[in-house]
Amino acid sequence: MARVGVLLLNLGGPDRLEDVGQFLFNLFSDPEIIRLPFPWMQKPLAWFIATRRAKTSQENYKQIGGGSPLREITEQQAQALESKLREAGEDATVYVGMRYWHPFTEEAIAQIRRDRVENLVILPLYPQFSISTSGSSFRLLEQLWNANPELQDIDYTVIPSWYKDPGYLQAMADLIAQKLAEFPNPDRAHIFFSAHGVPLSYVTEGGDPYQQEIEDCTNRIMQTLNRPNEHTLAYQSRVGPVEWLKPYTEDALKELGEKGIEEIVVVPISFVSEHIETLQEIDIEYREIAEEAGIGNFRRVPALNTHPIFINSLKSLVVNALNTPSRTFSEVVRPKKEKMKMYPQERWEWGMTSAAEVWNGRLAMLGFIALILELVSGHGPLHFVGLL
Ligand SMILES: C=CC1=C(C)c2cc3[nH]c(cc4nc(cc5[nH]c(cc1n2)c(C)c5CCC(=O)O)C(CCC(=O)O)=C4C)c(C)c3C=C
Ligand SMILES: [Fe+2]
Repeated sequence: MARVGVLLLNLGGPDRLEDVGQFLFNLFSDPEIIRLPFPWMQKPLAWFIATRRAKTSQENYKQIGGGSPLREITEQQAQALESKLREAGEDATVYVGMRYWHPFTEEAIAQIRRDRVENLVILPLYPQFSISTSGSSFRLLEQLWNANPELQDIDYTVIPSWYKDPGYLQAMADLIAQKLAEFPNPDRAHIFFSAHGVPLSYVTEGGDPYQQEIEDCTNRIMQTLNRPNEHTLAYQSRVGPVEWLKPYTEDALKELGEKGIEEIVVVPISFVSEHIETLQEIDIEYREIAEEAGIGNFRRVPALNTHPIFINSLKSLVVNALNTPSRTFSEVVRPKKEKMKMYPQERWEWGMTSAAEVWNGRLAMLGFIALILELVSGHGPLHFVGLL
């Protein structure tokens, strides 16, 4: 029998406050998060943004106990999935590969090689595909595969997104129904789906299917729930000066407050584990905004974590993937010409396009960083990139 492995992909989060700066540096060094025309610009800019953001980010992690719970929860999910697979007669080992923190994807792949895995299912813990999340991990894996001839022996298959899975939809609907039952009049509570945002240009210029998948997912959860409640979809966690997917969560909450809505149940929709954006951003920041807007009864649906129906649905995804033809990184990262997942910054048009505006802003910022560096250190930017 072939040795089977499952690689769960996730973003990762800093375990301790001291890790926040390095975690942010890793995140902003990723060209799928910020893509620059000259690769040598990536690290200095990542360092600059990470340094500027570290303090605020640390304050937020402090409010949720001093670190991200993501590693612990993802490891629990891996264990639960491994047990479920074994119960189903599938002798598989489940590995965790994080994009920006330990255990890194590279560490997981090294272990997979040591364990001589022959059949590998690659399953991102993001129900919907985005070039900034699953896409980034697939690109990294593609690079590892190209660089390591020994990996060619592994027969792998990739699950690009899986939000349509009936078990996932059922688990989400169950959690929402349980939370609605806490309201005095459950049918009156407004269901507020809050998805993690991405810059608008990822969708409009880069062809990221993320927004369409989020909208479809929301509709499917509402159908599965089969209740009369009103609902709204909004996007949270915006970073930086460019426009992101709208409506922004904070604006949508204020609007609902102005309409006289007093009871809402918030559903985090783009992530399956508790993390800083549920525990801090929704539970603390958005709650405050909602209460100021007159929404007195604000409740949040917990993340799926190790919900048994959810773990069972992951098991079914893995079993189905083992029984279907393999799908490669190049198929999911660059699927079909007409559906090209091109990155916003890869497609260039002349004129005052939004891409040009973004670039003008970035170049101005780089000029500003160069000026500050030179004033502080007495050396120009070429010194820092090793050219002087
Ligand atoms: C589906 C989920 C996510 C998408 C899409 C996504 C895109 C995205 N994120 C940033 C910037 C940051 N993300 C940060 C942390 C973070 N993001 C996600 C999920 C998605 N990100 C997770 C699960 C986490 C980790 C949370 C944890 O518990 O540690 C951070 C760091 C935290 C902070 O300082 O706010 C940043 C920054 C961008 C720019 C982006 C799309 C381009
Ligand atoms: Fe993020």
